[in-house]
Amino acid sequence: MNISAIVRRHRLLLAVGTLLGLAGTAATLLQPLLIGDLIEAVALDEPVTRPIVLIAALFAADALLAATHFYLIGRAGENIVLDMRTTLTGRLLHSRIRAFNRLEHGDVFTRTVADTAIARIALSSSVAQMITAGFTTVGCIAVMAWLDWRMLLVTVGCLGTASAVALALARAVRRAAVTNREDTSAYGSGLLRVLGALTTVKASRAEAREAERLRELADAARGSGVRVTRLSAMLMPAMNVGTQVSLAVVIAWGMARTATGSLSLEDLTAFIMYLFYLVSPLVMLFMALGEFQQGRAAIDRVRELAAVEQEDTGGSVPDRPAGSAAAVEFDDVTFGYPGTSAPAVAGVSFSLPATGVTAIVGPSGAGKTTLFQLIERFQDPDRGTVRVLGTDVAALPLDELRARVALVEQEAPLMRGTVRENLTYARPDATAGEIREAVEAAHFAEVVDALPGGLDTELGENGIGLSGGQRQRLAIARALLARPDVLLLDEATSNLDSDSETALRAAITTVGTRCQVLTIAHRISTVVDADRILVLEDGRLRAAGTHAGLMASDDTYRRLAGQQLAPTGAEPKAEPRPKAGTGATGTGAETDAGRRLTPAEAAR
Ligand SMILES: Nc1ncnc2c1ncn2[C@@H]1O[C@H](COP(=O)(O)OP(=O)(O)OP(=O)(O)O)[C@@H](O)[C@H]1O
Repeated sequence: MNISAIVRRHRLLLAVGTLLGLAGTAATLLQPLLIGDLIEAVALDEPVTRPIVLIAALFAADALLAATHFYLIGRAGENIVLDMRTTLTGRLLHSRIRAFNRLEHGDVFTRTVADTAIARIALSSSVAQMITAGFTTVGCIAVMAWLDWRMLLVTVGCLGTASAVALALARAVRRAAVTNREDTSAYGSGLLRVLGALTTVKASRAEAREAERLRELADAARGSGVRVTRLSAMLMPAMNVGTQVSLAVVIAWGMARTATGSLSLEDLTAFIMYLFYLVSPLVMLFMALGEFQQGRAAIDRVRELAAVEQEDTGGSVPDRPAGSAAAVEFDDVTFGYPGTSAPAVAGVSFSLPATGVTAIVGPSGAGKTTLFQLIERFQDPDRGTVRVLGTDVAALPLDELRARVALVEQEAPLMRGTVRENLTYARPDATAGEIREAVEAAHFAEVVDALPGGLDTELGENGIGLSGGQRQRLAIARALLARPDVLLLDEATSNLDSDSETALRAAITTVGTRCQVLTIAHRISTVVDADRILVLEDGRLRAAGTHAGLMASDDTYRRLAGQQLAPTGAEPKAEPRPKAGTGATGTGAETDAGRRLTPAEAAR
């Protein structure tokens, strides 16, 4: 992210705000001189109306300029933070899945929300403050030198020492503040981790353990926060001591000189007023410097997050290929996750027609999900080509690819909102007729009709209020509304009740007449019904065919089919790993791990 380009975009507001601040400072600097004139006029018994009117006008101008300066700089800061957050969210939403998955969500949240706010202060008010406070400091020193350079030397000596101490403190504040940001971020990440798995935490009776871990993280943040406060608390007194010492010296020495007549009373009064004026901009200068340093650390963190690897959205929209093109085609595809030795998918080739149901089966870790990742281009193959409707997915713009390929995940995440809002998420403009048609095709209509508010029923976070099977059918209906050419379905592994299972099976069959349904099958019913079955093992396509054909020819398939048909009432094992020793030559339909296929199933 180009932060300086963002700041440049708002340079007009920043420049006008800073100029007004400088004008306000000039008005402040003139006040003691005019008050000196007033004292002189009173002493000489001259008319005082002019100096009083001038002083009043200067006060009013000062107030107006300060308020406008504050407003304009604040507004520029908000504009800058908006630009930073918009750029960041855009980059996060377009990040590559594999890069995003490496990020800690709590940290992403802290960088996007809190660090951008700190960067805003550094880029707007701190810079403006440094300019105006620097100007005031230089202005004060110039006028004081003009009034009495010897007393200025005393003042600079005392305040200079105090400033050196304050500068060292400001540096220490910055270091402590950076640690505090990291500690706060760690607490945020810890909290999100626990809240994201609250059910598991409760089921594992880990509440007390997690509470203690979070308390430790919060305590670390408290510790570094207290350190920031302790150091900041010493900043002001350090300057105060410097001011008090220089004030005492200036008053004592100044009064002695007024008595001898070598210094006028009005010059001494003006000098003392400038001395007071000098302290607050000096403190402001150090504070602004500290904030700017903190902001720089925050900007670095924001920049780091913005550098997250982006999806390559390139490619040109090709003409829709002729209907004869395969819906999905893998041509000798090999892919391995970075940092792993064995490829997750190795030399896989297959071709699927425009319609029908294809089931992918295989033991856990066989590479089933990876096939989906390659089709959706969440990952790019190391070798070989993946084609959708005849076009290499690498050449398709991502938007076009994902319009053609719909994905229904195993957990089928739903958003808080109504059933209708969830259904039309990918097609907000869908008509009532289209919604009804999709709902019926997904065999979800009877569920909607039974809901108290129908399509307008509110669902909780993650679609609470619907069963796992109902959630998946809703997600299928949602995918259908986008009229995909390919539907990728990661079947729910949860133990669906028989009604839900029958409905899901019917939905898959219906959808298979409209497009190609590629389903990671966790239940034998889908496999039995599928037009074709791909058997994966260790990333390789081991066999392909129909249920009956594979039952006759493939040992692994026979073993998987046998294991997946658990005895009635038992939890079906969704993705069993082959047992040591049984390997590819398992005992198949006769396995003792599950019941035998029914004759009807086996015959299909
Ligand atoms: N993000 C990842 N980083 C590294 N390795 C991964 C990653 N995701 C999967 N793998 C590895 O790739 C291989 C294939 O995984 P994949 O998830 O495709 O298998 P699967 O057949 O879908 O398994 P399951 O049915 O258990 O979900 C496995 O060995 C797995 O450990």
